[in-house]
Amino acid sequence: MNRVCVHNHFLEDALLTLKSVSRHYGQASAIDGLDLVVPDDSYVSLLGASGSGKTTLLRIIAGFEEPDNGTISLRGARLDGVPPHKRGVGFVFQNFALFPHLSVEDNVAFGLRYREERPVRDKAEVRERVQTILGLVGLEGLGRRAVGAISGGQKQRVALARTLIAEPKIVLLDEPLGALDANLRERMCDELRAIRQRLGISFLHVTGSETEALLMGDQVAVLADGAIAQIAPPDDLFRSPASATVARHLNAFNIISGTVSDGRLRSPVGALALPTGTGARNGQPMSVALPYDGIAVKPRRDEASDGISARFVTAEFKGPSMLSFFRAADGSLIQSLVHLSEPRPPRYEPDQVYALDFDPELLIAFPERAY
Ligand SMILES: Nc1ncnc2c1ncn2[C@@H]1O[C@H](COP(=O)(O)OP(=O)(O)OP(=O)(O)O)[C@@H](O)[C@H]1O
Repeated sequence: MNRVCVHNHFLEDALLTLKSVSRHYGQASAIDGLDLVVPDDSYVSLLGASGSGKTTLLRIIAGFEEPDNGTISLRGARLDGVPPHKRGVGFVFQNFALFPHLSVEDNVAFGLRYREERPVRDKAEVRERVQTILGLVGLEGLGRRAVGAISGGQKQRVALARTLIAEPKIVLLDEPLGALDANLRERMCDELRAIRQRLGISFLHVTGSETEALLMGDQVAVLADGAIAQIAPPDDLFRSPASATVARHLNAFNIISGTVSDGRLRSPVGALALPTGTGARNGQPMSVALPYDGIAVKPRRDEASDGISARFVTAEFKGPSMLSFFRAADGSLIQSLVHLSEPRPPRYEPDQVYALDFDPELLIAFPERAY
């Protein structure tokens, strides 16, 4: 049995394993010494900013591109050099890449009829398999429809069905919800998870949205600087982000950097008390992650006191919570999130200076300066 240790979780069954994978374009490296394990029967989200190499990584796994270095294996068998259609890897493209002149059925059947390996020519078999898979993705009764005459969400399901019919061991989804509107996106999130669970195969879903990544993934892998900065279940990622970079990707923390002096963090936004047990030396660079929802906004304190003073800029509603933006003296933005369980949301005066208080024990400290 293939036992792989990822951040203290022992994965009995590693399905996809990438080791030291790199891909350069000229001088620039898109992927740089990346290690990743996707377990069997799992949903892994890969969260990365625009240009972080998400698509490049999927293309390498699918075999549309070869890495410059490193190895990729599926259940222990090397994939390097294996052509895409022989890898057992399915790919759902962001724009769905359907054949516009074919019906839903024919789009889905295409992968079976024309594949190089074991093409299925028997019409009855093709029909039966297509119907089964259409049922699985919730497209019963729509088989004869032209793909031009179905909704965005239905197109997404056709794209998924076309991939699933080839019985891949793993499905790569490249920003699969990006083309859908917000309501549909939420519904498809649930559907994707349910479909994957029914099939018991693994999905690797790349996205630039932390909400989507955290909602979907049993494990969330954060891609930064061409490598996986951390892979962990969503709640672990929140509770203990491995670095300031990971915390920044979660879009739930203000990241403040500075230098330790007399047990405090001297930073451009003010001098901050550090959590106990940080063990920081004078002069040591340090960053802290301050949760958006850990801030109490108070009237301005006296100038000499510690902490953060900042001017209110604007607020926006995010469902049942309100996100407020404050600008500190050095120009940096500090965000504060209030859950609107109280009858009246707080009101702040534009351009007014407020004290942003917090319990220092809420800070997560990293012995590094974040950029
Ligand atoms: N064919 C190519 N030639 C040169 N540079 C490339 C090529 N493909 C990608 N890159 C570069 O590699 C980096 C990673 O690109 P990639 O498309 O993988 O990022 P991404 O995370 O998918 O971005 P996005 O979310 O914006 O689609 C980028 O800096 C990009 O400009």
